[in-house]
Amino acid sequence: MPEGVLEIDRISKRYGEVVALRDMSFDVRAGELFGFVGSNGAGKTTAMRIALGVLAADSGGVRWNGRTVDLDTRRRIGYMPEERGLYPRMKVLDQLVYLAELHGMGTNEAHTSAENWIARLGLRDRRTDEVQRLSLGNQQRVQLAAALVHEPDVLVLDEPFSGLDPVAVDVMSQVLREKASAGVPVVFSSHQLDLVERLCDRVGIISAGSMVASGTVDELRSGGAARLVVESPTTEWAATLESVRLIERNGTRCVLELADGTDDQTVLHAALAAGPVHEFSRQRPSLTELFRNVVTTEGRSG
Ligand SMILES: Nc1ncnc2c1ncn2[C@@H]1O[C@H](COP(=O)(O)OP(=O)(O)OP(=O)(O)O)[C@@H](O)[C@H]1O
Repeated sequence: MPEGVLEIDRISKRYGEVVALRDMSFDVRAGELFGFVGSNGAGKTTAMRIALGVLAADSGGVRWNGRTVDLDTRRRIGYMPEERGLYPRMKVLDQLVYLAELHGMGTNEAHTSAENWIARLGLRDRRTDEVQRLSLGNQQRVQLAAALVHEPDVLVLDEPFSGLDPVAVDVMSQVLREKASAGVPVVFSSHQLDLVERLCDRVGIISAGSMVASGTVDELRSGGAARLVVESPTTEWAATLESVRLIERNGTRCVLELADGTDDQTVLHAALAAGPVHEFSRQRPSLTELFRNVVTTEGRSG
């Protein structure tokens, strides 16, 4: 396995009767942002906690640089837990210095790093405030600083974007991009699919504890049935083609789904035979549509 890869290898986990994860595998490579998406209860937090080593899998393993994650490697991971985990009465700066030292940094280095992240995340005015006095969004910025302050080699973030204002979303996105560009594998979960689509190099969609689709956004979007957008005065011609299904009609514009192997030129000829064609283009599903399709299909089969 190449340097800098976080490998999640066939992990399974049950909580009593509840199967939270079944044989889930994925890799996060050095320098990439991996988005982890799935419905509520799909198993994202469980997978991330196992990746970090704070929860044991029933079977399967997690490796970093080809080695099983142990106490030493765990210190090199930056983690942002979903339930957050700051000391409410501790001041922002003190808290970050303390956490950096806990991860092995010397006092001076810890101070420099804490001040650096405080400035970077727009917390300068709040550095001597107790965490509990901060707004939820600012607490979240501190939580991100806490995950970053020891300059980790891997970043695992559970819903880092939830509840952030648009400026904080931009700052968070930039920081994660920079970390990835510096060679850090970054994995984060989110329900904000437009953001995941924009930001991530690869995406994993999980449903009921299994990885049901993964790849680059482009790969995922180019899979599935082909769709065409056609603008022409009528759409009746479409009903004459067996391999075409009318998905949506809006005035003179319609969306058609093509059965596997259908030649789009056959469709174009049929449309032209019925009248002028003003638009004829491929439609690629958004990540949100893909997610809905995958999750609904899995729900039906499971
Ligand atoms: N400590 C626990 N005890 C019992 N069941 C649990 C526990 N933690 C999680 N579960 C169950 O395991 C499944 C996966 O939960 P998990 O929190 O990993 O999902 P998630 O994808 O992170 O959900 P969300 O998007 O809502 O945060 C759910 O059915 C959940 O109810």
